[in-house]
Amino acid sequence: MTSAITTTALTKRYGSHTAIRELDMAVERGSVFGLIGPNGAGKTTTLRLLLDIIRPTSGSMTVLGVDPRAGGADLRRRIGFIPGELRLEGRVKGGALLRHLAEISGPVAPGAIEELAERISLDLTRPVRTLSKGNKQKLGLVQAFMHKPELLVLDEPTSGLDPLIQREFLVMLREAREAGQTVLLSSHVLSEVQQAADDVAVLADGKIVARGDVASLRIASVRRIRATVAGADADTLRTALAAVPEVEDLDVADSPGAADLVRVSATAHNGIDAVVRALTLGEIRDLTVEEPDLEESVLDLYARTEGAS
Ligand SMILES: Nc1ncnc2c1ncn2[C@@H]1O[C@H](COP(=O)(O)OP(=O)(O)OP(=O)(O)O)[C@@H](O)[C@H]1O
Repeated sequence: MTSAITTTALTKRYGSHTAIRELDMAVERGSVFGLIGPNGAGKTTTLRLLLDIIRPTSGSMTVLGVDPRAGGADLRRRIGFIPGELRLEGRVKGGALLRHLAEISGPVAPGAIEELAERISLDLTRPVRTLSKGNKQKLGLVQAFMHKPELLVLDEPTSGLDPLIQREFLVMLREAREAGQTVLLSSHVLSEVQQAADDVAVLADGKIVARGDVASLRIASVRRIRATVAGADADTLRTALAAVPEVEDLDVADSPGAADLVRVSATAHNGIDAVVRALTLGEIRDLTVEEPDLEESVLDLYARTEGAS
């Protein structure tokens, strides 16, 4: 497999602050690569380095086989980019802006802009300055995808988009991969990366703290579980749950409203399977497994990685 992106000991300092330190990363061609991490981890800095918007303090990188510093307009034409913060002002209408960008970014198939706009419900006839944050983001999506670039570099692409459009975006990512395009997707939304990415790197404090495929990383292993259980008493359930390894914040109590029901809440640090099994001592009437908090998951992972090394 050849790489669409490689970085070697890539480092970026802002004064005395190191935003990215000694980053080694490889993104395979034709894959969707998720870069995930809490706010300030260094995701945007990494993407801006790859696009030659900012320059590294040290280290090297290749993007589609060339050094981004030397790639110039030719390289940029092969990339579709959504910046984290999209600033769109002016009276120009969305459609006109996209057609103008299409002339710069190079060949866009006839009708491609309109087709993409329709898929994500973007009105091309409105002046861009009147568009809401979400609609500006849609414009960003269309301009990144419209010329079917070899590489898509997407910084928090779904911020401000409603769930229906987010779903359509995931379909667009799948289609891009099927067409052989490479996607680098930065996000702090764990579920989005889980659904879309083949490989993931977890960034924290400018360093990759874990990498691999989503399942093997177990970045989703911290889950908050709430359940209502019938037909089992609170003491029995509490004992069974307390025996499950790596369960914390356990709270088991009779439901105030209904004599037969027990309410359970717990944080599982090692997957939910054992917790759910313990709950089946009774009849599970209600079960909520919350999206893991990324910050917490990354810290958890950090602790495990540090502990292992
Ligand atoms: N121009 C700059 N000058 C000084 N510090 C900066 C600059 N840009 C970024 N930083 C710092 O570098 C670190 C990494 O920032 P970066 O924007 O890359 O993080 P991020 O992972 O994209 O976070 P977010 O999800 O909040 O966008 C942060 O501590 C940030 O404050």
